[in-house]
Amino acid sequence: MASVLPRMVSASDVARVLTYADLVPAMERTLADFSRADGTVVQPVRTVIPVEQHQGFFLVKPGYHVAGNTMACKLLTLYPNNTDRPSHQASIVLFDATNGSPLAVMDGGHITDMRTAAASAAATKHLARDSPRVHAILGTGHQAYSHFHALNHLYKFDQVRVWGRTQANVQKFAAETGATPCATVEEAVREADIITTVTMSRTPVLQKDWVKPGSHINVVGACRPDWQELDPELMLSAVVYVDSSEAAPKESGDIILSKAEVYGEVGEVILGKKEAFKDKTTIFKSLGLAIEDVVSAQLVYDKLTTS
Ligand SMILES: NC(=O)C1=CN([C@@H]2O[C@H](COP(=O)(O)OP(=O)(O)OC[C@H]3O[C@@H](n4cnc5c(N)ncnc54)[C@H](O)[C@@H]3O)[C@@H](O)[C@H]2O)C=CC1
Ligand SMILES: O=C([O-])C1=[NH+]CCC1
Repeated sequence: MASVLPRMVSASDVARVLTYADLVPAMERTLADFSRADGTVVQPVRTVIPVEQHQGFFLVKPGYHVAGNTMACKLLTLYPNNTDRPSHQASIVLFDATNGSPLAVMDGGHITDMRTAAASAAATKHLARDSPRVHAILGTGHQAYSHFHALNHLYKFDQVRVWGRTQANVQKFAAETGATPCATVEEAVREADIITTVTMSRTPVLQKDWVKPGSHINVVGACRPDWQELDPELMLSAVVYVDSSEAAPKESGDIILSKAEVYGEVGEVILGKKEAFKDKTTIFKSLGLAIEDVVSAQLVYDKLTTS
């Protein structure tokens, strides 16, 4: 048989078919499958090449979901200083696990935005107290928007607040989403039940004293071993959950620099192997799993080929 040419899938194709109604339960199952640690998921810790000459990073993220018979590799660049294009740009190559043929090359930007937020939503569902009223979002970029929508898919908040470094972006986000704009982090997180940090900061933006005890925090930024979003005292005072306990001590500056203990993977909580300490302050330190991209890409492919 001749070699197979993969289908090209654009960002608008992805946006047309991918929904949080599908993705949140899919990411909940994927986090759990990853934590089964029984060979259901095969995924090494990602490779990260610093592109020092241009202050960027090149990330290679392969994964194989055995039970789902699907595999893919996401190639992602992280250029924090980009101003004329997104800081994160990605392509995902999806393969047929049965015969190794490439099925599709997909734009990975929108998938990254949505699957990250869907994973945070799944973690929040298992770690936050019931009926949260206030969600505070720190950051106004791509992930801020996707987390706004993914968490709104799960909960009916009384108020969503937003803070960012640049007030013009805070106002824009507020006008586009209906969130309440805040001038300071402290104002945004005061009495919040759920806090989501989605900044590109390398130093802590969220201090322990501002956080209501018993709240749940999704820590989505700071994916480098020397980057932090949270005050180390806050890390040390909370129960810390991660997506991958193999990756966290290698990649998360919030964990490495605070020396906070990782209690377990959120997937272990979903599987009932670890407790959800909802009476305490809980942190979900998200670094992003390749298998989240694999499952999301297969979902997109299945929708496009059956619609
Ligand atoms: N855990 C995961 O799976 C993923 C994590 N991320 C991370 O989430 C974060 C947000 O990503 P995007 O929204 O795509 O990026 P973006 O570039 O669209 O937005 C970044 C936001 O951070 C703000 N920011 C930059 N420097 C800051 C500082 N020093 N203090 C406070 N705010 C600052 C910017 O003003 C902007 O609002 C990044 O750290 C990114 O690496 C992104 C994708 C997946
Ligand atoms: O999983 C992912 O795609 C990323 N995690 C941190 C930056 C991008």
